[in-house]
Amino acid sequence: MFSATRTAARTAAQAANRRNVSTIRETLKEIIPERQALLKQIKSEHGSKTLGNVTVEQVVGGGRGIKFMLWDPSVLDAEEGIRFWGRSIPECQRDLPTAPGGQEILPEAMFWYLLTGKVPTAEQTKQFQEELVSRSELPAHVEKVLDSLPKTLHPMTQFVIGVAALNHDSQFAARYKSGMKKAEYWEPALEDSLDCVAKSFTIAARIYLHSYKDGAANMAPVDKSKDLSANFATQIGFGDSEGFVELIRLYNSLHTDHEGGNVSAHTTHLVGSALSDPFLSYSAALGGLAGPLHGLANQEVLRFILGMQKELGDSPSDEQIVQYIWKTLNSGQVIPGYGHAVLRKPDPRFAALREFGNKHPETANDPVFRMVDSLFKVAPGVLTEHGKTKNPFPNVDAASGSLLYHYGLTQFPYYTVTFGTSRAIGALSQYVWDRALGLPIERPKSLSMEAILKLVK
Ligand SMILES: CC(=O)SCCNC(=O)CCNC(=O)[C@H](O)C(C)(C)COP(=O)(O)OP(=O)(O)OC[C@H]1O[C@@H](n2cnc3c(N)ncnc32)[C@H](O)[C@@H]1OP(=O)(O)O
Ligand SMILES: O=C([O-])CC(=O)C(=O)O
Repeated sequence: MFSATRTAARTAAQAANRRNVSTIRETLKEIIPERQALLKQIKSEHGSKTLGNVTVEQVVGGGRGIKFMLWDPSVLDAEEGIRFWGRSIPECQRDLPTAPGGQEILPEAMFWYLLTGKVPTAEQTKQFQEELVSRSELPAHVEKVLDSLPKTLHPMTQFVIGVAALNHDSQFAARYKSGMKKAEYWEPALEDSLDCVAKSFTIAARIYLHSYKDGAANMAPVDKSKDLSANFATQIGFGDSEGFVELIRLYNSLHTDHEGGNVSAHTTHLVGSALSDPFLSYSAALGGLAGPLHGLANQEVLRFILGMQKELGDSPSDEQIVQYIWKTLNSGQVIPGYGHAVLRKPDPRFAALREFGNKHPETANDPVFRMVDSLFKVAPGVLTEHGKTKNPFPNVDAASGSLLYHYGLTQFPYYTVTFGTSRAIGALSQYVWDRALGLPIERPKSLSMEAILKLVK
């Protein structure tokens, strides 16, 4: 299976060459020396300059605000939100290719863009999509492992296991073992990263069928003429819904990257710095994404909204929602989908998903989606009055689940898996650059309380 996947990928790349379209490898090969030179210049000209002091509060407060990591594909501004290689979300929506006849960014185009910093042409997007789809079949041992897991095992745990098991065929690990030179690291890192992203979509589909349907034995084969999102939608049984396919494209483009400090991206970077291959690095990241303060919040949002709907009905008044929020806060729980470690304004990813919901007539009037909107109207005021959170506004998780729910993907413990297919795209783009730039093993200094006291006295 492994060599079949490689052959298919090679065939797709050869077809691209015949069409005279530069492949992702050729494009990166051109860009990497420029970026290596820029890093060398930054180190030699500015290496001894400081980027800020570190306070004791930051050390015991989750490293908030410490400028600590090199991360190129995206940078987060607390007020404005995320920019991908300098482009805001609306600018990406304006500039990046969509599927033929579609309106939403293709995740494949976003992947190319995050890897290279350059907007792919429609032809480059098409051949990159073909290459990724040709890599999306799973090795037999991974199918076997996934199908043998208890159906009741949380979908994210299944995802961690499935992605880790891909490491069996890692080109990076095999080449490292046979003495690969450091300058070559990025090439198998890219190969594995492309495989990891493509196969993550298939693992995700398989987990859905295993956990919620009759199993994956009759899973639809990959259609090489379609994109990853359309294939995923078909495999889980929603391929006929144009709205759902477009939502999956948007969802997978928006959740890709949120600079380097978030738990899942940072984990990929940290584990990768030990030269663990992309599969092991991203599998570790999925464990972090599965935490309720991070990616799992989108499952928690749906649980919260449905609980509210059950208690208050489909059209509660603002006052009823306010009381419901206070009840939650007073019982010591967080309002899922609200607050953020860095952002201090509503998340532009939330805005993009809300816009999607409002522009499609079928979702615009959905009671669960309307509930998300009603919550958005009053929750920031209540959280401000509550006075604890530094950011009373919604994050991306506040809206995403309600849209999946509308289209019939109602098994909300599964929602973080769709987040995970997307985050692989961003986190592994930087993984490739980490190897291309030859970044060292990550090893910041830790301090005991006694050591802190000694330093501050
Ligand atoms: C894709 C993503 O990962 S986006 C984030 C998804 N997570 C969620 O939506 C879960 C709900 N939100 C939260 O728990 C937090 O806002 C986090 C984890 C996102 C950020 O945490 P922090 O940076 O520590 O937030 P902040 O500094 O504002 O926290 C201060 C206090 O406000 C509380 N707080 C923060 N957000 C909320 C919230 N949504 N509801 C209630 N209380 C909150 C914190 O728990 C903390 O209380 P404590 O002092 O008793 O520990
Ligand atoms: O940036 C963060 O800490 C959390 C977040 O929104 C993400 O990872 O998408």
